[in-house]
Amino acid sequence: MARESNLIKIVGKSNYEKLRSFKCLIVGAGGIGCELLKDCILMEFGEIHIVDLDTIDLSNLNRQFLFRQRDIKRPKSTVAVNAVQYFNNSKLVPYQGNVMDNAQFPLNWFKQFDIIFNGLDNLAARRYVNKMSQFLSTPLIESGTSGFDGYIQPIIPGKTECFDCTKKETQKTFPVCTIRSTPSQSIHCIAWAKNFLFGQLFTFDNDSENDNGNDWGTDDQAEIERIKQETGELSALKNIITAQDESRIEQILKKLFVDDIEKLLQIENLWKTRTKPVPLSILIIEKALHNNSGAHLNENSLWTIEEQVNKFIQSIKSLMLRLKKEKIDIEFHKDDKDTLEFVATAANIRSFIFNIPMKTLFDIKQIAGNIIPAIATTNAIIAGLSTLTSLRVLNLLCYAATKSATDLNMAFTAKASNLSQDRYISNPKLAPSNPYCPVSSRVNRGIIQITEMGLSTISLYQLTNLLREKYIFPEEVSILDTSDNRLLYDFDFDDLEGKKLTDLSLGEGSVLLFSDEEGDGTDLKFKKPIEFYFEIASGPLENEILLPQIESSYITARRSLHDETSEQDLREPQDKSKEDQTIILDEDEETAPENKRLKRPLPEESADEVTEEIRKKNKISEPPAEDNVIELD
Ligand SMILES: Nc1ncnc2c1ncn2[C@@H]1O[C@H](COP(=O)(O)OP(=O)(O)OP(=O)(O)O)[C@@H](O)[C@H]1O
Ligand SMILES: [Zn+2]
Repeated sequence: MARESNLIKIVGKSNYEKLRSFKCLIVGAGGIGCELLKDCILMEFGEIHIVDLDTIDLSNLNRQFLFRQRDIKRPKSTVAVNAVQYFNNSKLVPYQGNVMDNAQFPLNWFKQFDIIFNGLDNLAARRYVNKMSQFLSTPLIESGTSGFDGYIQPIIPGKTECFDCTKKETQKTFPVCTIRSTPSQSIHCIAWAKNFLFGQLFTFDNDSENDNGNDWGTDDQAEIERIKQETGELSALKNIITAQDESRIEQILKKLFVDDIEKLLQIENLWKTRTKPVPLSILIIEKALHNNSGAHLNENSLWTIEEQVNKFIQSIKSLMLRLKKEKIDIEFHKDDKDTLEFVATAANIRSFIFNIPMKTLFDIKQIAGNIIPAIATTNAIIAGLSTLTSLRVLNLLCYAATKSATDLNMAFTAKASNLSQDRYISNPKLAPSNPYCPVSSRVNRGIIQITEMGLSTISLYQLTNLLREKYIFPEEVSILDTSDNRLLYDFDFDDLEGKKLTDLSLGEGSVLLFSDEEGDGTDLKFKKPIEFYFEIASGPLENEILLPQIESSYITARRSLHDETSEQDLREPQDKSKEDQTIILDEDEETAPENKRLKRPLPEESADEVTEEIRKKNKISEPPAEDNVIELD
């Protein structure tokens, strides 16, 4: 077969045999996953297993090329495998299920694979697979795309950065004060127009949810009072809308874009370090009110401020009419021309006032609709890079032997990397593991073998003592069940001590974090925490439990026990703005990282700072975060 002889030319006869004996796992059979499956087949891996929890949607068909109209509602993994049969020379095994379901996919199941490819679209699953790869020291090739951008990151456990070594952008929320008083980016104005103004004017039940909480993102009382007052004032505008009183549209414009801005300007504190907004000129408003041309404007060109105001007026008129006719709430939808034009022009007029560049209707549609189009070509490129890189990860290229894991390369689109502005892909060397990463560095790992009998006879107290003795931990320890961040035991919480492990719902797939709570006086030296995976033993065990051999080591924290700041940084590297979040732009929330629970005072440098150092050394920038709204797929 031509494919075979070509592969032999690339990797050599004996490495080709190895390739034929390797088993790979593809997680996700979506945009990247379909490409990965095709590529792994062309590479002739011996076995290819593919997992996806989902069924096929109409919207998948434009890029998930293994699926057809007739496949809609059928499981992605099995359809993908059926679709490739005619050019397949590997053993293919599809699974429909959530890769995080440890009943269907226990650690033992992951053990069979020589390499794992991620084709996922969410952080929780990526983190989980990353952890499994760390538990088993199985290489993982992580990847993602967003529009024309994408990245691949080979992860060699114990040697290179893991998925959790760097901070991931998940910001989807902004403080109320930024949205309502001090916008500085166009996204803030879009959020104001879409999430606040639109709801206030065109829905009936609009007790502003944002005003009910007390988390304003500011302590300035004058600012808070003004925000509350403004919400109240909007109900007067709502009356104009419901009365369908076109003659008073001028009032709406003056209130939103002149009077409210003048009131904000009176809160002097706000403008000490910021550029002051400039209320919209009355002249512009009046001109727009008298110019009812309704000219067609191109959604890809940037409209003048006069055109924005004019379109704003037209969209209010249409929406007024609809509200009167339909008598039900109007919902924002990116494909609903009136609602989109209202939001886009309101956002742009506000941007103009706050000296922020305006955007085209098309751009605002993408942002307000939270869409970055998934592009088949990007997925194909990224999956291609993943599979090609796997040859080096598995050390199958004689002419490019991998002597050390940090010889390997990651790849980013040029936009995501500052290495080069004039080429599409940059491929810097992998960085070593971040020494402060709670997943790859600041924890030891092992597998506890236990029998069913052991689970029902061993108490938490006995387990704690066994662990303490075996790994020579001090008196004060804590045990957390990391699957749900449940504290099972610590020095001032021993209520569960007497319970048997089954009573605590521990069993196959449970992951426990065992930590030293004591520290060594002023040095703050701690036993490195150990993360244990529970595996049901296949045969009988002496004492019903077998603890793994783990070389015990210490970690040192250089900060005072009372200073929790840096600990916070490392445990929750996600999103500082969550502290004062209030406006939700996208409810498709990512779950919090699992590694929240290290009760350890942390070192001087936070994970981010260290990573930043490593990145600087390697001249790598963070992968792109488009307007902070959209995740990489
Ligand atoms: N925990 C998980 N276990 C198994 N498969 C998962 C898990 N999380 C996500 N996936 C799968 O990963 C794939 C990601 O593919 P992709 O980014 O193309 O998303 P999609 O859902 O197909 O497309 P879109 O989100 O654009 O509609 C999806 O098919 C999704 O079902
Ligand atoms: Zn890490």
